[in-house]
Amino acid sequence: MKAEELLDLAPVVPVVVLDDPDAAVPLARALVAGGLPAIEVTLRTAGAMAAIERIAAEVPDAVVGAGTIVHPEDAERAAEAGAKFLVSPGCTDRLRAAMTATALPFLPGVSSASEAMALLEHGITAMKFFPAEPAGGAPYLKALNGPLPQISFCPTGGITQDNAARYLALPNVRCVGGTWLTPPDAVRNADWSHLENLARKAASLH
Ligand SMILES: O=C(O)C(=O)C[C@H](O)[C@H](O)COP(=O)(O)O
Repeated sequence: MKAEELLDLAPVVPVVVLDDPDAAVPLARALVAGGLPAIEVTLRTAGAMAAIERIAAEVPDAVVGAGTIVHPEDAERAAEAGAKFLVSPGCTDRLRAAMTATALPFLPGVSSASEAMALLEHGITAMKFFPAEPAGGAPYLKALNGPLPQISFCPTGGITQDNAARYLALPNVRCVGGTWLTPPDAVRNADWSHLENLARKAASLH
């Protein structure tokens, strides 16, 4: 899969911060059932790699990725755990090289024209725009599309069911990401039908 194809799997990529790897499989099943197959599990918790492994092994319809790839060595570890894509909040030369070496599709994070252009020099045309709302939101991305129409973005950071459509209306946005699909209370209470409903609403965005 190419990074561009990843962006077209669904209008929303749930960003998941998971403390309990035992919750990973029912959580992923609920999101997939609601129509959101691409799921980003952030490497911010001790159980994140285990969660990725379980989703990859037990939820065949999910396309599970690893987010918050900050250290170059995380890229290979995530690939070994079964991640199908990688996402980072920003990018460095070492991180780009490490993500490229996995041969997985990846979305490096950028928040400026210069950062996007540095990646473009390496042939990368699909990126995460992070943190989307604080960095200038939909108007900023709209402005980037003038000089850089060849780049597609997945904005993430401050996006909700209520403002997602503003981004999705832009020609250079193919999907958005966010944590609103997995409210911590609902995950703690194993309220999987709530997650499925949130996913279904998000999947109907366009
Ligand atoms: O660290 C990363 O690589 C991330 O994935 C950052 C997340 O995309 C944002 O933290 C999303 O957070 P919300 O604003 O709650 O939707």
